[in-house]
Order: sequence, then C-alpha cells, then structure tokens
Amino acid sequence: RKSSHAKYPPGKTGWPIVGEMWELAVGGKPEDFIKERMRKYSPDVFQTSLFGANLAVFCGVSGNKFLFSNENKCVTSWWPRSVLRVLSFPEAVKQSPKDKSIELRSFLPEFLKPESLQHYIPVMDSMAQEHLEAYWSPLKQVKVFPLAKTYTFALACRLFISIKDPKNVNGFSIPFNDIGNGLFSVPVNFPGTAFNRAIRGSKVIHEEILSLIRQRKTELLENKDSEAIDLLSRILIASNKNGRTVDDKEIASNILGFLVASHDSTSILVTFVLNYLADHPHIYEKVLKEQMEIARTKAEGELLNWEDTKRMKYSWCVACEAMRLAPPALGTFREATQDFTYKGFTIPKGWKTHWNVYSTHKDPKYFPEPERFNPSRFEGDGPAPYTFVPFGGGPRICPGREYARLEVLVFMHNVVKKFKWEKVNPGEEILYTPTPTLANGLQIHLQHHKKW
Ligand code: HEM
Repeated sequence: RKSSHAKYPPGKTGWPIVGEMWELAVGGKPEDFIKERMRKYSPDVFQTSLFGANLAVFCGVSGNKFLFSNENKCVTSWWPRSVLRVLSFPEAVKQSPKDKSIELRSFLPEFLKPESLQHYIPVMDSMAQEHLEAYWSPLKQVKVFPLAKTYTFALACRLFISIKDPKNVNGFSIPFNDIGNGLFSVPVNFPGTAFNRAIRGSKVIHEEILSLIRQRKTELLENKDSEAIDLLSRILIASNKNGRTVDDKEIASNILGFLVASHDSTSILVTFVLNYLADHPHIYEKVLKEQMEIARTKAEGELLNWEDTKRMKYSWCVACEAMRLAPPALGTFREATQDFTYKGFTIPKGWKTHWNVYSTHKDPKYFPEPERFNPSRFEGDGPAPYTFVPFGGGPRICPGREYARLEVLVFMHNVVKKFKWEKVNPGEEILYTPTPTLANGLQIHLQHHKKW
C-alpha cells in the first residue's frame, strides 16, 4: 500500500520471489550486502527483497534501537513464510505469525529461568565429557561443525524432550538438518529445492514428536513421569492448567521450533570459538588458564555447577567476540502495525522490516580494528548499547541466550582441558549460507594434553 506523497526508503527489490537472495547468500558475504546498500542508499534504512518478502532494512545503532524498543508500539514480530511453513503443520500456517510467536515464547520462561538452568549444568558437563570421550579422544583429526551439531542436538533432545538413546537422536538429526537448511530459503516448493526438503523433514519430526507427546501424556496421567523437569512435560502441564486445550500438533510445532532455534545457532558458535582459538594460541592459553583454575578446585568426578560458570568470564568474552565476527543468527523481522515515519522515510502499516547484525558488528566507530579478534573488547563495560546484538534485543530478545551461554562455556571447559588443536588447512574459507560456516566444517588436528 503506497501513497504518491510519501517518501519511501531507497533501494531495489530484485527478482520476483527470489528478490536479492542471490546477492545475499550466494553471490557474496551478507556483510558486504548490507554495507554496500547502506553506502549506496542510506545508512539508516533501505529497501530490498529477501526470504520471499519485501523488507525495509533498519541499520545502525538507531535502527536496532528503534525496532527493539518499539515492539508492540508500532512494530511486532514477523517471520517469513518459509519459516512458518517449515515449522508448522500445513493447516496451522493460516494462523497469524503474531499469535505463533507469542505461543513460542510463553512456554519458555519456566524452562529457561536461572533456577532451572542451574540443573542443566551438570547434565551439560557429563554429556560434553561423554561426547569428547566417544567422538574426539580416539582420533588425531576431527571435523568440528558436524560434531558440534551432534553434541548440541543430543543435549537439546535430552533436556527438552528427555530422549537419551543416541540411536533415536541420530535418527532425528538427518531430517533435522534439512529443516535448518531450508528454513530461510526461497519458498519454492518443488522436489529438489531446500524448501521442499525442509518441509519433508518437518513432517517426519512432527510425527515423531507427536507420538512422544501421546506417550508422555499417558505417563503424566499415570503419574509415571520421572523426567518432570523437561520442556515437554512443562508445556503439557501448563497447557492443561490454563483451562484451554492446546492441540497436540500445536505443541509439536512449538517443540520443533525450540529444537530448531537452539540447533544451528549453538553449533555455529561452538565451531567458531574453536576456529578462533586455533588462530590465536595466546588467547587459547588464557582460556586454558581460566578453565584450569576452575578444574583444579574440583574433586575427581565432580561436575561443574553454576558458581563455576560465573568464573568463566574471559571464556565468555571469547565466545562474544566469536559471535561478533561470525554471528550465528543474521537478524530477524518485524511488521509495522501502523504507518510511521523513520528518519524522514514513510513506513506504511503492514510493511515488513529487518534488522541485521552486520550493520553494527564491524563498525570501527564501536569496534576499533573491527577485523581483529580481540576478546578484551568485552571486558569492563563492553560495547555500547545496540551495537553488539547477536541475540536481538527488546522484549523479543532470544529467550535461549543464557542456555546458549552455559552450553558453550561448559563445552569450552571440557575441550581445552583435554586438547590443544591446529587447523588442518589454516586458510579454510568462511562461507555464508547466509549464516557463517567453514568450507570443510573446520578440520583440526588434535593434540592430547599430557595428564595434568
Ligand atoms: C548462540 C546461540 C543463539 C543465538 C545467536 C540466538 C539468536 C537469536 C536471535 C537473534 C533471535 C531473534 C531475537 C529478536 O528478534 O530480537 C532469537 C530468537 C529466539 N531464540 Fe535464539 N539464539 C541462540 C540460541 C537459542 C537457544 C539455545 C534457544 C532455546 C533454548 C533459542 C530459542 C529462541 C526462540 C524460541 C526465539 C524466538 C523468540 C520469539 O519469537 O520471541 N535460541 N534467537
């Protein structure tokens, strides 16, 4: 809905349906895509077409601040059609995106509050130990990205839905990868497209989760459930308490949403932390020192706890710096709920907007020598507000960020305690799909530490 008097953000929308996806995800780096358009059109807001929709991209600190702090005032959360289609049952796609994201969020606080998270730390620790013992220790060389996925997925299956048997987890992981690869794809549903594979993967996992829900309901009714703290039981109990019957399919879609939201993002983070530690041996030594100070206070077999993770301050700076340079999530979307003006440009009601990590993460004004890996930027007060936004911001900020923090810190503790590593190919290229990944999944040589 455009009016002839209004001044709309400059830019071009590219080809129908495909829009400028090629330029973003195949032709180059998303960072260059954003920067070029900020230079060419406006440093504040420009138009493009991505993920099957026309978008106004809000840039810089002001753009981030505007979208994050105007939630439910003049913008609201919005997801591209590809995301909704892949994460829902076909009949649920009609449901408004707004309702959908409220549902997603409302179940999480109980599961992700600090009191609950504390219980997950020893589980994360013992699973990281078992994972490294099984998949890394016997080898001299490993590929980090697929292994990081195995670890983070097994952990999510265990904590969210209490699936412990590795055979079941592995059965989930192939359709699951298809979902991840097609989530932000061009929504063209022909055999052979990423979108098509993702929809088929989603159907398989939905069915699996549905049968799990039915089984769990019976267990809960019979009071047999000993895993009452997992996310699935919490959702089932909560949906029963509110006096409204939540459809099993809706619950299955929510569970799938959480698994998807936590899967690629945390495994990308783990991979890039290891990548940068290989590139910077002196930073590796500082992380090792911090982690060994904690390890030395533990008795044989004693697992990590909340207090220990609070002491992993430098390690967290390293993880943040990895997320600044290689952000696991590109940014998300909002929809205008009314006409408004931003920096002199009209944004009509119904327009979709996008904020993107790359509009600030490498701005030398906020991050001097932006290409340099320097974790100490996160010490003290850290970066200025709205400049470092790997988890988004405002009321819609990622509800899983504390979980992700604990997961990566516990993994770092265990991996540096056991190994030092070098890249097999020091020049291994970073590719963007549009999320960052390493061309060969980050192949490293492992050097086992001698006994401490
Ligand atoms: C390094 C890891 C992660 C990164 C970088 C990340 C990043 C993000 C970002 C950028 C958003 C959108 C925020 C916004 O629109 O302002 C988001 C939303 C979300 N994240 Fe994460 N995330 C991570 C891990 C997780 C984990 C582990 C979980 C689950 C336990 C999770 C669950 C969610 C959910 C459910 C949403 C949607 C919230 C809503 O619709 O309001 N994320 N995440």
